[in-house]
Amino acid sequence: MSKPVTGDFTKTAGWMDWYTGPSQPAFQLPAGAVDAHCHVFGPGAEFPYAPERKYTPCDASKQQLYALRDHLGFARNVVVQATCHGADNRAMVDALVHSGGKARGVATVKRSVSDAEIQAMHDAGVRGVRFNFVKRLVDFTPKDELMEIAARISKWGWHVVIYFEAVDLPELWDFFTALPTTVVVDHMGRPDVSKPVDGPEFELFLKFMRQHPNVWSKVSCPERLSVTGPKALDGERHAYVDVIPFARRVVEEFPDRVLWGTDWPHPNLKDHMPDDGLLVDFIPHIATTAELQKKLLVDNPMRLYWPEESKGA
Ligand SMILES: O=C(O)/C=C(\CC(=O)C(=O)O)C(=O)O
Repeated sequence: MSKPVTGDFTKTAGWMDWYTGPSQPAFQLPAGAVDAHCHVFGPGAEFPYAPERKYTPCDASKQQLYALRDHLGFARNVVVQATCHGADNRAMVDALVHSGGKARGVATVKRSVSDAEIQAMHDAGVRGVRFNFVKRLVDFTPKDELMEIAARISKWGWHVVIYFEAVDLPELWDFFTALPTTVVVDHMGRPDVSKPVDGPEFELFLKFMRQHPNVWSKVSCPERLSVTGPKALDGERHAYVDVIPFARRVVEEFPDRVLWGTDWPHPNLKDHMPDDGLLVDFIPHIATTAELQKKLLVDNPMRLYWPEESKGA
């Protein structure tokens, strides 16, 4: 892959660029696998970063994303609007439009978005909006505004992606459970994996999924959640062992409501940048049979993002 470029903007101090030269995964992805959580950044010279952003990344272009897709063996991508672009979805939409139908997207919108703008994004391949509650990433948006957006986008059959920290789930519960759409949780609601997998905090998350069949989860980002490692670097094919029991629990209890993604280009990692090939090798540790792997990587994302192609899977 080509090297990351900084472009016109000055990166946040300590910013870690994505890993160049990812290894070939040992795990062979099933045919038609979807990387259901990844981002593009800029390039800033073409698609400037938002004035209200909380971080300034290196550029990560659509060409680089699609080169990674091909290298790892994925067939498709779901490109999620990154907060460094605010509610300006042009970079994400441009990536969809130039994917040859192999990418769908999740946008960030404000209350002021028009029906014509929603329709144009739909035509480009957007199928959801993201509500971010991680305080270091975004300023607070009132819940009545978000609920109004959810009601509007539901008319296009879109879903809502939510990103929050585990400690905030009790406070957000009533809002989340009132959402009228399919709801997809990013990274299992960011559990503290140093706590027990059968402890009250993760049990609340499982209860959230159990009681609400419209709630799905991405079992992604072990590199963000892990405390013990080992890191997916230097050929390590058994990385992030402390995250495995959490992700495996979700995959096994809710096999038809889980998604997986690389999270490339891995915004805001502070400790290390994973080798994305080794990250793919994490998958068989959490989805341990061919049947679970196919649901996680093919059937579920196809049902949510390409329902017109999904044969009742
Ligand atoms: O990429 C992710 O999923 C996680 C992020 C970044 C993010 O959400 C964003 O910029 O939109 C994080 O924890 O910093």
